[in-house]
Amino acid sequence: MTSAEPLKVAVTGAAGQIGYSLLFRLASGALAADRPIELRLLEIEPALKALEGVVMELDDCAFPLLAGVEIGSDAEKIFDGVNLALLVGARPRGPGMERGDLLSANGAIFTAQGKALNAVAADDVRIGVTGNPANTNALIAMTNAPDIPRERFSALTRLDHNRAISQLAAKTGAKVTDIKKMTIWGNHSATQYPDLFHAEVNGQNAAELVGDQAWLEGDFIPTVAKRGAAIIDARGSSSAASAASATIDAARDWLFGSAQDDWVSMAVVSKGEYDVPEGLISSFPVTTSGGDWSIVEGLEIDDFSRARIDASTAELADERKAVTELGLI
Ligand SMILES: NC(=O)C1=CN([C@@H]2O[C@H](COP(=O)(O)OP(=O)(O)OC[C@H]3O[C@@H](n4cnc5c(N)ncnc54)[C@H](O)[C@@H]3O)[C@@H](O)[C@H]2O)C=CC1
Ligand SMILES: O=C([O-])CC(=O)C(=O)O
Repeated sequence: MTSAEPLKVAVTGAAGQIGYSLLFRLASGALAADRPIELRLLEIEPALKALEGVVMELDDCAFPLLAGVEIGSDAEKIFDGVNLALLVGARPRGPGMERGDLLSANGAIFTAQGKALNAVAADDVRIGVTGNPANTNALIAMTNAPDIPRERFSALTRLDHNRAISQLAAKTGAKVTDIKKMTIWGNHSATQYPDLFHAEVNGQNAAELVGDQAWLEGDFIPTVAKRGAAIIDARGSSSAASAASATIDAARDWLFGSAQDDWVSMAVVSKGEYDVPEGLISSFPVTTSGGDWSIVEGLEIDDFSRARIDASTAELADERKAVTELGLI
C-alpha cells in the first residue's frame, strides 16, 4: 500500500479503560505522525452504546489524521483488511488475582478473534495482544490463525520494559534516554525477569554501575514484576494510560523500526532461542526493522538469569498446557 493510504488499525475492547487512552493517542498521530489512520473498533454488544459516546468524542477532537472510524461487534466485519490489530479487549484482574487466573475467562475471546483475523485481515497484518494473560492469549490467537505467519503475533511486555527503564533511571539518576538494551524475559506476569546484566546506562553496564545485588534481587526485580498489582492496589483498577502508551510504543517500533543502538522487549514466538521451549510466546530482546522483529542473539546468560528465565518459561508452558486442556488450542 502507498503511505498516503490510511493505516487500518483495529482495537478490541475499545470502550474499556485502555481504549479510552489508546484511541485518542492513535488518532492524534502517536503511532504514525504523518500517516492517516482508520480506526476499526470492536466491542461486545452491550458496550456499543458507550463506544458510540467515545466516537463522538473522537469526532469532537477534529484530529487531522483520523480518516474514519467504524464500530461493531462482528469481528469479521471489523477486522476486514486491517493492517494492525491491537487486541486489548479482555477482562482485567482485580485485587488478589494473578493474570493467569483470567485464562478461562478470556481465552475463548482469542480463539474467535484469531479465526476472524485469519479470515479477513490484510496480508501484511501485525497483531499485538495486550489483554491478559497476554502471552498465552497471543498463543491462542496465533494457533487459531494458521494462515497468518506466526511472526505476526506478539504480546505486550513493553509496559514492563518501560517500567524497568523508569526504575533504573530513578536508581542511577540517569535520564530514561540514557538507558539502552533493557530486556524483559518470559511471561507478562510476576515471574517475568527484568534483566540488568545486559542493560546499559550511558554505555556502562547497568548491573555493574548499580553494583548492588541486594537491590537488584530484592527491590528492582519485584518492583517491576509486581507493578501491575501495586497500581491495582493504589488506583482500584488496573493500569490503563501507561498500558495504552506501551501498546503504542510497541506497535510503532514494530511497524516502523526501533533505534539501531538499542533494543526493545517483545513477547514473540520462540524457535528455541535461549532455550525457551519452541512455540511459546515469550518475551525476548528484539530489534525491529521493516515491520519485522528479530531476537538479539548471542547474549551470555549466567546462572542467576538462567534460573529466572527458566521459571518464567515454565509458567508459560503450564499455561499452554492449561489452554490445550480447555480445548482453546
Ligand atoms: N499487557 C499489559 O501490559 C497490560 C494488559 N492489561 C489487560 O488489558 C485488558 C483490558 O484492560 P482494561 O481496558 O483496563 O479493561 P476494561 O474492562 O476497562 O475494558 C475491557 C473491554 O473489553 C471489552 N470486551 C470484552 N470481551 C470482548 C470481546 N470478545 N471483543 C471485544 N471487546 C471485548 C469489554 O466490553 C470492555 O469494554 C485486561 O485483560 C487487562 O488485564 C492491562 C494493563 C497492562
Ligand atoms: O496488572 C494487571 O493486571 C494489568 C497489567 O497487566 C499491568 O499493569 O501490567
